[in-house]
Amino acid sequence: MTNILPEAAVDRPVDLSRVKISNEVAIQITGMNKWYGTFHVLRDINMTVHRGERIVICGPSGSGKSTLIRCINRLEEHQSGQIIVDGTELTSDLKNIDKVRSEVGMVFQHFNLFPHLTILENCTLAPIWVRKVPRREAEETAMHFLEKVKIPEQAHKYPGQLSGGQQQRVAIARSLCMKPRIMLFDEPTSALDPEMIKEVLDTMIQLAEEGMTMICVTHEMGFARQVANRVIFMDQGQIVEQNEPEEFFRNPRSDRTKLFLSQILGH
Ligand SMILES: Nc1ncnc2c1ncn2[C@@H]1O[C@H](COP(=O)(O)OP(=O)(O)OP(=O)(O)O)[C@@H](O)[C@H]1O
Repeated sequence: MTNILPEAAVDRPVDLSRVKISNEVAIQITGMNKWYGTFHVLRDINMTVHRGERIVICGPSGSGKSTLIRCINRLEEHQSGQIIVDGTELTSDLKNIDKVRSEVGMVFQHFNLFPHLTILENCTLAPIWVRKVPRREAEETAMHFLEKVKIPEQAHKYPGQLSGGQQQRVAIARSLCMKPRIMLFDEPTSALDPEMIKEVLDTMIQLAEEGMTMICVTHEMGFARQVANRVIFMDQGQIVEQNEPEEFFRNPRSDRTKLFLSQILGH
């Protein structure tokens, strides 16, 4: 579901001056196509993401944004072309899937926390069972990241006792507990009440300031302006154009991008 908001509620100075975008390639996608049955949902996608980049993907509902990022951590399978994540090619035999999944964290629109587990247990589950981290160490790491997202006092509560914004911050902390090198965000604020959007964006900004490689599907254009180093516009399964935010918003090249921006920014 698309929930389009005109501008993000980012209300603090964003300091990305220390973040260097390296020459190292984090994700390389070449000539990638995907079909759902006979529906050609992603068409000849070519995309290179360098370490430290903060990419925002925007575009109309149904343009394939979620499908694209779900292909990057292999929640969806592509049918042709190549996806290389951190030097590992994603193949249909799922040979390297655990390695890729542990390097790529994902935060969804709906937080997908386990309702019957406490916040701390949600955060330690995968490190203990997938990574075989000793419980005490996993709990220390979880507390570290719960402090980072500013809710350590909620550790022993259940998801249902937290606000939507708090639950989404737990989802981010839970991903970070797996020590990912890349974070994917799929409309992380679009299920939230407006007053909670800011706290989640603030957590994402903090990650960006620390140099995390990020791909964010979002309609938060204020976030895109202030945090992204590149904005990608998709329509009908294709990357239509991409540019630095200032140029992207000031001088969109294609008519489809102009129309999209005029609709969401109202000018
Ligand atoms: N599992 C599926 N099976 C068949 N079609 C699907 C499936 N998932 C998505 N689609 C279709 O693929 C297209 C792209 O969907 P996708 O969710 O990637 O778009 P999106 O750009 O993220 O949209 P939104 O902004 O509304 O979330 C849509 O037409 C959608 O209906």
